[in-house]
Amino acid sequence: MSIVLAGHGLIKKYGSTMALSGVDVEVRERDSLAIMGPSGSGKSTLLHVLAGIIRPDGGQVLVRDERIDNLGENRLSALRRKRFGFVFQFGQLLPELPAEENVALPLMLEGVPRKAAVERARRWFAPLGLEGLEGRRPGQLSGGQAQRVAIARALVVEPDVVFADEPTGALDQNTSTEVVQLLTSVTRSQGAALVMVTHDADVAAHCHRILQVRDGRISGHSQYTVA
Ligand SMILES: Nc1ncnc2c1ncn2[C@@H]1O[C@H](COP(=O)(O)OP(=O)(O)OP(=O)(O)O)[C@@H](O)[C@H]1O
Repeated sequence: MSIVLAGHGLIKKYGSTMALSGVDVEVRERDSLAIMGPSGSGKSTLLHVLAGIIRPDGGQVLVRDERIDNLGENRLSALRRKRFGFVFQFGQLLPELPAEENVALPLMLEGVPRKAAVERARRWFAPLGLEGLEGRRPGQLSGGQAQRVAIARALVVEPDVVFADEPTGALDQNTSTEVVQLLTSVTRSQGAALVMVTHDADVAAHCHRILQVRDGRISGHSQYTVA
């Protein structure tokens, strides 16, 4: 499998705080990588740097061999919209839009007409166990359903990489297991890679690999066999 995403020698400083002190990471197609570590260790910074949201102070980020950390803001945000999907702790769905339009939104931002975008968005509802909920607004969904809508929204552009920052952080244990199972399996079957920050070892165990971060450095790397 080829490498879709790589970070080489990543450095990020906030004043005198070294949030990342030279991190190397490679992610292959269909790979899933969980980033774990204590609070303040640099997990979110690493995810945001890999996702082109924060620029590193040193090192390089490559997407399929194309360096992205030095792209201009417009090209970088276009690349993020096309090649990456995002799932956050709180789905960040737009409350006034029905679920299907929330999922269709990234396509509409890319210029796909509304009707065609909603049609493509609807295809994601069955694989994510959301049939019948297309017209519900986020306030009418459970936390787990809302996160599944957020997963559909992340996948609708058929991204190379899905980035998830504590995607189960606001869910109870059972719902969390359901959501991470869907997130990892649907992402993989779609052919995308997954990079996920989590503090929950049960959630991380659904990923192929776990990267331990401590004080801005990789302190451990484990390989899991996922059933
Ligand atoms: N915008 C910022 N300005 C200043 N310092 C920051 C900023 N963002 C992060 N930091 C610092 O960088 C370090 C790494 O933060 P980061 O958020 O990446 O850690 P984390 O492992 O994701 O933590 P948590 O598990 O608590 O979310 C911390 O010391 C944090 O205080």
